[in-house]
Amino acid sequence: MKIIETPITGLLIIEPRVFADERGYFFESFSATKFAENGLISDFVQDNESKSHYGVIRGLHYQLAPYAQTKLIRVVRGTVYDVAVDLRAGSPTFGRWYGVIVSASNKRQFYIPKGFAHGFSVLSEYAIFSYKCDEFYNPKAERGIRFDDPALNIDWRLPAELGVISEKDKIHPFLADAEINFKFE
Ligand SMILES: Cc1cn([C@H]2C[C@H](O)[C@@H](COP(=O)(O)OP(=O)(O)O[C@H]3O[C@@H](C)C(=O)[C@@H](O)[C@H]3O)O2)c(=O)[nH]c1=O
Repeated sequence: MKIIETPITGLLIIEPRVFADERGYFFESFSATKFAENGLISDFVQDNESKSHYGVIRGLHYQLAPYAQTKLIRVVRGTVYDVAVDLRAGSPTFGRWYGVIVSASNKRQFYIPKGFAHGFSVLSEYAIFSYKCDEFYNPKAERGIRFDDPALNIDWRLPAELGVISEKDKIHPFLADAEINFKFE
Protein backbone atom coordinates (compact mmCIF):
# COMPACT_ATOMS: atom_id res chain seq x y z
CA MET A 1 0.00 0.00 0.00
CA LYS A 2 1.15 3.54 -0.73
CA ILE A 3 0.83 6.32 1.84
CA ILE A 4 0.59 9.85 0.44
CA GLU A 5 1.06 12.82 2.74
CA THR A 6 -1.19 15.86 2.46
CA PRO A 7 -0.34 19.48 3.37
CA ILE A 8 -1.86 18.77 6.82
CA THR A 9 0.30 16.74 9.22
CA GLY A 10 -1.18 13.34 10.01
CA LEU A 11 -3.89 13.52 7.34
CA LEU A 12 -3.05 10.83 4.78
CA ILE A 13 -4.22 9.34 1.52
CA ILE A 14 -3.82 5.57 1.31
CA GLU A 15 -3.61 3.76 -2.01
CA PRO A 16 -4.02 0.01 -1.71
CA ARG A 17 -2.15 -2.33 -4.07
CA VAL A 18 -4.73 -3.59 -6.52
CA PHE A 19 -4.30 -6.97 -8.24
CA ALA A 20 -6.29 -6.98 -11.45
CA ASP A 21 -6.76 -10.04 -13.63
CA GLU A 22 -9.23 -11.46 -16.11
CA ARG A 23 -11.74 -12.12 -13.29
CA GLY A 24 -11.74 -8.57 -11.98
CA TYR A 25 -9.62 -7.30 -9.09
CA PHE A 26 -8.51 -8.00 -5.55
CA PHE A 27 -7.11 -5.69 -2.90
CA GLU A 28 -6.67 -5.63 0.85
CA SER A 29 -9.05 -2.91 1.98
CA PHE A 30 -7.47 -2.94 5.46
CA SER A 31 -4.55 -4.74 7.09
CA ALA A 32 -3.93 -4.11 10.80
CA THR A 33 -0.36 -5.37 10.40
CA LYS A 34 0.46 -2.99 7.54
CA PHE A 35 -1.13 -0.05 9.33
CA ALA A 36 0.77 -0.76 12.56
CA GLU A 37 4.04 -1.20 10.62
CA ASN A 38 3.54 2.28 9.22
CA GLY A 39 2.77 3.84 12.61
CA LEU A 40 -0.92 4.23 11.84
CA ILE A 41 -3.84 3.50 14.13
CA SER A 42 -4.94 -0.07 13.52
CA ASP A 43 -7.36 -0.83 16.37
CA PHE A 44 -10.59 0.14 14.65
CA VAL A 45 -13.73 -0.90 16.54
CA GLN A 46 -16.69 0.22 14.42
CA ASP A 47 -17.47 -0.01 10.70
CA ASN A 48 -20.14 2.24 9.16
CA GLU A 49 -21.77 2.43 5.76
CA SER A 50 -24.03 5.09 4.27
CA LYS A 51 -25.68 5.64 0.91
CA SER A 52 -26.28 9.15 -0.39
CA HIS A 53 -27.58 10.60 -3.60
CA TYR A 54 -25.94 13.12 -5.90
CA GLY A 55 -25.50 16.53 -4.32
CA VAL A 56 -25.84 15.37 -0.72
CA ILE A 57 -23.37 16.86 1.76
CA ARG A 58 -22.87 15.07 5.08
CA GLY A 59 -20.84 16.94 7.70
CA LEU A 60 -18.88 18.48 9.10
CA HIS A 61 -18.78 16.04 12.02
CA TYR A 62 -16.49 15.10 14.91
CA GLN A 63 -16.62 13.70 18.42
CA LEU A 64 -14.99 15.56 21.32
CA ALA A 65 -12.07 14.00 23.19
CA PRO A 66 -11.86 11.51 24.88
CA TYR A 67 -14.33 10.05 22.36
CA ALA A 68 -12.56 11.45 19.28
CA GLN A 69 -12.40 9.07 16.34
CA THR A 70 -9.70 8.22 13.85
CA LYS A 71 -11.52 7.45 10.60
CA LEU A 72 -10.45 5.40 7.60
CA ILE A 73 -12.82 6.09 4.76
CA ARG A 74 -13.41 4.60 1.33
CA VAL A 75 -16.11 4.47 -1.32
CA VAL A 76 -17.48 1.21 -2.70
CA ARG A 77 -19.86 2.74 -5.27
CA GLY A 78 -19.67 6.15 -6.89
CA THR A 79 -17.53 9.19 -6.20
CA VAL A 80 -17.31 11.62 -3.31
CA TYR A 81 -15.29 14.68 -2.46
CA ASP A 82 -14.07 13.99 1.05
CA VAL A 83 -12.99 16.86 3.29
CA ALA A 84 -11.22 17.04 6.64
CA VAL A 85 -10.76 20.22 8.70
CA ASP A 86 -7.88 20.52 11.18
CA LEU A 87 -9.31 21.35 14.64
CA ARG A 88 -6.17 20.62 16.69
CA ALA A 89 -5.26 23.58 18.88
CA GLY A 90 -1.64 24.51 18.25
CA SER A 91 -1.51 22.89 14.82
CA PRO A 92 0.23 25.08 12.21
CA THR A 93 -2.71 24.25 9.93
CA PHE A 94 -5.52 24.79 12.47
CA GLY A 95 -8.73 25.74 10.65
CA ARG A 96 -7.44 24.60 7.26
CA TRP A 97 -9.22 21.99 5.22
CA TYR A 98 -8.07 19.49 2.65
CA GLY A 99 -10.21 17.55 0.22
CA VAL A 100 -9.64 14.49 -1.93
CA ILE A 101 -11.68 12.69 -4.55
CA VAL A 102 -12.41 9.19 -3.29
CA SER A 103 -14.18 6.80 -5.61
CA ALA A 104 -14.95 3.16 -6.20
CA SER A 105 -12.66 3.36 -9.21
CA ASN A 106 -9.63 5.15 -7.72
CA LYS A 107 -9.93 2.99 -4.56
CA ARG A 108 -8.26 5.69 -2.52
CA GLN A 109 -8.76 5.82 1.22
CA PHE A 110 -8.57 8.87 3.45
CA TYR A 111 -6.97 8.45 6.88
CA ILE A 112 -8.36 11.14 9.17
CA PRO A 113 -6.78 11.31 12.63
CA LYS A 114 -8.52 12.43 15.80
CA GLY A 115 -8.93 16.20 15.96
CA PHE A 116 -10.48 16.74 12.53
CA ALA A 117 -14.00 17.55 11.43
CA HIS A 118 -15.07 15.42 8.49
CA GLY A 119 -17.61 15.66 5.71
CA PHE A 120 -18.19 14.72 2.10
CA SER A 121 -20.20 15.64 -0.96
CA VAL A 122 -21.54 13.13 -3.45
CA LEU A 123 -20.46 13.76 -7.04
CA SER A 124 -21.95 10.64 -8.66
CA GLU A 125 -25.60 9.58 -9.06
CA TYR A 126 -25.23 7.96 -5.65
CA ALA A 127 -22.37 6.84 -3.42
CA ILE A 128 -21.95 4.06 -0.92
CA PHE A 129 -19.54 5.30 1.69
CA SER A 130 -17.78 2.92 4.06
CA TYR A 131 -15.56 3.82 7.00
CA LYS A 132 -13.84 2.46 10.05
CA CYS A 133 -13.63 4.29 13.40
CA ASP A 134 -11.34 3.60 16.35
CA GLU A 135 -13.87 4.82 18.93
CA PHE A 136 -17.54 3.95 19.20
CA TYR A 137 -20.30 6.36 18.26
CA ASN A 138 -21.12 8.59 21.22
CA PRO A 139 -24.09 10.91 20.62
CA LYS A 140 -23.23 13.03 23.69
CA ALA A 141 -19.75 13.77 22.34
CA GLU A 142 -21.01 14.38 18.78
CA ARG A 143 -20.42 17.91 17.43
CA GLY A 144 -20.56 19.63 14.07
CA ILE A 145 -19.45 22.66 12.15
CA ARG A 146 -21.43 24.21 9.32
CA PHE A 147 -20.48 22.87 5.91
CA ASP A 148 -20.92 26.38 4.52
CA ASP A 149 -18.94 28.30 7.14
CA PRO A 150 -17.60 31.29 5.18
CA ALA A 151 -14.40 31.23 7.24
CA LEU A 152 -13.67 27.76 5.88
CA ASN A 153 -15.00 28.48 2.38
CA ILE A 154 -15.01 24.81 1.37
CA ASP A 155 -15.49 24.20 -2.32
CA TRP A 156 -17.69 21.11 -2.28
CA ARG A 157 -17.34 20.79 -6.05
CA LEU A 158 -21.09 20.92 -6.53
CA PRO A 159 -23.21 23.38 -8.49
CA ALA A 160 -25.23 25.90 -6.49
CA GLU A 161 -28.30 23.67 -6.16
CA LEU A 162 -27.28 21.13 -3.54
CA GLY A 163 -28.98 17.88 -2.67
CA VAL A 164 -30.42 17.05 0.71
CA ILE A 165 -28.63 18.28 3.81
CA SER A 166 -29.85 16.95 7.17
CA GLU A 167 -31.69 19.32 9.51
CA LYS A 168 -28.96 18.60 12.06
CA ASP A 169 -26.21 19.65 9.64
CA LYS A 170 -28.00 22.91 8.72
CA ILE A 171 -27.77 24.28 12.26
CA HIS A 172 -24.24 23.49 13.39
CA PRO A 173 -22.22 26.50 14.59
CA PHE A 174 -19.47 28.09 12.55
CA LEU A 175 -15.91 27.13 13.47
CA ALA A 176 -15.43 30.33 15.50
CA ASP A 177 -18.26 29.27 17.86
CA ALA A 178 -17.65 25.53 17.86
CA GLU A 179 -16.76 23.54 20.96
CA ILE A 180 -13.35 21.98 20.38
CA ASN A 181 -11.02 20.23 22.82
CA PHE A 182 -8.23 18.78 20.68
CA LYS A 183 -4.50 19.36 20.98
CA PHE A 184 -1.85 19.05 18.30
CA GLU A 185 0.54 16.33 19.43
C1 LIG B 1 -22.64 8.22 13.01
C2 LIG B 1 -23.69 7.27 13.62
C3 LIG B 1 -25.03 7.53 13.50
N1 LIG B 1 -25.92 6.69 14.04
C4 LIG B 1 -27.38 7.00 13.90
C5 LIG B 1 -27.77 8.35 14.43
C6 LIG B 1 -28.85 8.81 13.48
O1 LIG B 1 -30.12 8.39 13.95
C7 LIG B 1 -28.56 8.09 12.18
C8 LIG B 1 -27.95 9.00 11.13
O2 LIG B 1 -26.84 9.68 11.74
P1 LIG B 1 -26.17 10.93 11.04
O3 LIG B 1 -27.20 11.79 10.43
O4 LIG B 1 -25.28 11.57 12.08
O5 LIG B 1 -25.30 10.23 9.92
P2 LIG B 1 -24.15 10.89 9.03
O6 LIG B 1 -24.54 12.28 8.70
O7 LIG B 1 -23.85 9.98 7.92
O8 LIG B 1 -22.93 10.91 10.06
C9 LIG B 1 -21.63 10.60 9.64
O9 LIG B 1 -21.18 11.67 8.82
C10 LIG B 1 -19.82 11.57 8.39
C11 LIG B 1 -19.51 12.82 7.62
C12 LIG B 1 -18.90 11.28 9.49
O10 LIG B 1 -17.78 11.81 9.57
C13 LIG B 1 -19.31 10.23 10.45
O11 LIG B 1 -18.46 10.18 11.57
C14 LIG B 1 -20.75 10.43 10.88
O12 LIG B 1 -20.83 11.58 11.70
O13 LIG B 1 -27.65 7.03 12.50
C15 LIG B 1 -25.56 5.55 14.73
O14 LIG B 1 -26.41 4.78 15.25
N2 LIG B 1 -24.23 5.26 14.83
C16 LIG B 1 -23.27 6.08 14.31
O15 LIG B 1 -22.04 5.79 14.41
